[in-house]
Amino acid sequence: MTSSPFLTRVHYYNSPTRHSCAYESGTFDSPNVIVAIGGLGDGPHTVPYFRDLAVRLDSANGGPGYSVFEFRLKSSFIGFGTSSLAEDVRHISDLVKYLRGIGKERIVLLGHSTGCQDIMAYVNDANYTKHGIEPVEGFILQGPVSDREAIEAERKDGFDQVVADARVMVADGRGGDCLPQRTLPDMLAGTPVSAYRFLALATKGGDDDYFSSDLETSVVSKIWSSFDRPFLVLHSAEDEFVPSTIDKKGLIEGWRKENTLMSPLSGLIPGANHTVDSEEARTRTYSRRATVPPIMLLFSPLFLLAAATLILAAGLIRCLTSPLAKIPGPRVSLFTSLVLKWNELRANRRGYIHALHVRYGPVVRVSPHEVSFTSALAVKEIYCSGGSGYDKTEFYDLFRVYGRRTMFTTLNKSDHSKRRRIIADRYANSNIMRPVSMTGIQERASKFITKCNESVGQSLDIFLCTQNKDHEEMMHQVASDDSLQNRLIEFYSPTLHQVTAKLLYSLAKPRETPMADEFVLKASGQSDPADFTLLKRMLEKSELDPIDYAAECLDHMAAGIDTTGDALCFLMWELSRPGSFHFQEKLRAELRDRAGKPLDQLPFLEAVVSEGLRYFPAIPMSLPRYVPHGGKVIDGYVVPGGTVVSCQAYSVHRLNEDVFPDAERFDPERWLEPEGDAERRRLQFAFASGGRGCVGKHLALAEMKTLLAEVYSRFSTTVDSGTTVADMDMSDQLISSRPAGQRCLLRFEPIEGQ
Ligand code: HEM
Repeated sequence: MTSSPFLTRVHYYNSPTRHSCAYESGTFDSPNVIVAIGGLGDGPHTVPYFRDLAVRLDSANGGPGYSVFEFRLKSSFIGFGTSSLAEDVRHISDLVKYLRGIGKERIVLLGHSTGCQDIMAYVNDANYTKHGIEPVEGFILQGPVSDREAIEAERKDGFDQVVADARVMVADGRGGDCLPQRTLPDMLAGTPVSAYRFLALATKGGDDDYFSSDLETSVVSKIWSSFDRPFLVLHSAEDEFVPSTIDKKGLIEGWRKENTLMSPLSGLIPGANHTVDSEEARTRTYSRRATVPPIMLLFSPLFLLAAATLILAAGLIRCLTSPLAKIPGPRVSLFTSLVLKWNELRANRRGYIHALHVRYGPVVRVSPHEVSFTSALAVKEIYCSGGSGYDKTEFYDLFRVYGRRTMFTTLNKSDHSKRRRIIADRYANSNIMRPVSMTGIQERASKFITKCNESVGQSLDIFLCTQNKDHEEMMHQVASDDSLQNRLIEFYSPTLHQVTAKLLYSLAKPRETPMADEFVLKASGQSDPADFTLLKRMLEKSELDPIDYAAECLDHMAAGIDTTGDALCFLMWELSRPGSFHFQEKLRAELRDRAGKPLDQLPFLEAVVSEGLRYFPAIPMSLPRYVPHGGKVIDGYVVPGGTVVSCQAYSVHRLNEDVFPDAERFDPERWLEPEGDAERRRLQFAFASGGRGCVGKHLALAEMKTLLAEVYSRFSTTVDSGTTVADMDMSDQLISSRPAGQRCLLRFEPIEGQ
């Protein structure tokens, strides 16, 4: 089969390896992908079983529906001698980024031979953070052979001298120069090999030395504990590159002890050589790993019972001994996340978590892998440590636009900071305060005032209210979409989502914003946009493609509409209630007495906005982050690496009574008290905190203050009887909340003399 012709689809993508591209075989349109990485001397299509795997995984052949990608790295073929693992990692990550961009969802890296070393470097902590490596869903290591031990097995005379020479060359800054061919071990001969790569491959502690049998326990522990995703390790039982004195099975067992994420199917492939050439060995491996348990066993009730009991017992033990067992929370959250998910589907995640905090205190376990916090200490640790806090979780994949990651949806720090450095300038306070921006804000506020004037004697729905009919429809699509359940099911269970897609479509539609898409795609296609725009800045400072520009713009449009609009809507509703009339009066008096003063010199207006954002934060829900490898102590609790942790503004603002006394009362006056000012500001979490906090904060504040000043210097407002308190309950979306009734009817009464 391996010599017969086969179909492959060629993908050109932005690779640092010149003229490189990736080749896809198998189920082309599947969201599931295996990226296959060969060993020393390999390149695309040199490892025959990769192709075989693609055929077996193809849904057309009854497989689970994966495609297999092979590609050329700089280290492919004879390039390995002058390349490095670090370089490979960056190239693999570039391919993974490309695959994410074309909508691939589940990406597994499969390393064969030194491809396994590439994987080890990929999961290595330092590389993730330093180079902004794109995470994947899992790893398979086949033939994790120690190059050092293979080289030592055929050790030639003069080996120590080559090592010594290579060390001198590296120390002299000539690590990139190649060693004389005649000095190289047979395994490497025929390939130019630099001094640096030689040491990496052939010496203890070299970059590639991950799998040797003589590594110290602490080194082994460090290496294998760095996996934070599931991984499978398969050694070939008859691997010709592993000296016969080495106990391959024992090695795998030792590695398994270091990380519970290693698949239980890890082990030896019976009868297999290094490249698994035997058809029989492949079939056995494939059927064990992809279709276990054997079909006959499935029919045995005894087997089923035993398996279910074992799984249940193992699960129970794991939950009960989990470090999160010590964290307060409902017992059920130790075993399952179903209660949390059920509340999410009912648009009540925030409400559910808040109730847990009220009951259990500032630290609560909300699911077996997730903890929520409310203290200032936790906010600082999770969102500000190291500048921008911990990395975001895959939850943010739900917000990807056109399959692309925007500044908001980048997960790791380095990708994020690159994008943020370009974009932040547009939203700096000095830019927002420039006449060109303020005039735009003022114009939109004036249009709103026209609407208020037109509504006098009737009610006006301020939940969605713009001057332009087309804009109104477009904004409506963005702000009122009902895709919550559809998107949650797609996130938690892509298979269920696929199977029930048609049914779901009629019950809970996917997010569809065709008017906004058209608007943004058209606008972002401009070659010479206005100077002050985000698009202009991106065109000047980045080399993204037009879809990325469009995705970033649409993201900002949605961020601006959903948030500032909802915050104003809730705040004006609260000010219009009888219990808040005196705040309206006080605000009006300040606007009258200090007419003509800049808006940032109006303390009561400032206090009203701050209290509005405290009481009704437009993004009141959890902002999930991963605890970094090695774990952290947060608010006095030890939390293991990989745990999802978060704070939700709603609870942070209402459960710190020492800073916000009588927190359930709407009271702008609290912000005028000089005492406790610093503590209040520290706990103001409406715009989040740290380097990933809201980039549009100054714009949002300018818009809110301008609109409130325009409205309350001209009108008094009351709630129309058509809007009830229940209409204004918070209905939780993914991270934002909106009025449950999706409307807010107010009545505008002109002030005498206006
Ligand atoms: C009252 C209004 C607003 C509130 C309460 C708000 C709140 C927030 C919060 C809490 C975050 C952090 C989200 C997270 O970590 O998951 C955020 C991020 C962001 N916001 Fe806002 N926002 C508002 C207005 C705006 C406006 C007007 C824009 C721009 C037009 C904007 C653009 C963004 C962007 C691009 C991010 C991502 C920042 C990053 O990841 O570096 N926001 N916002």
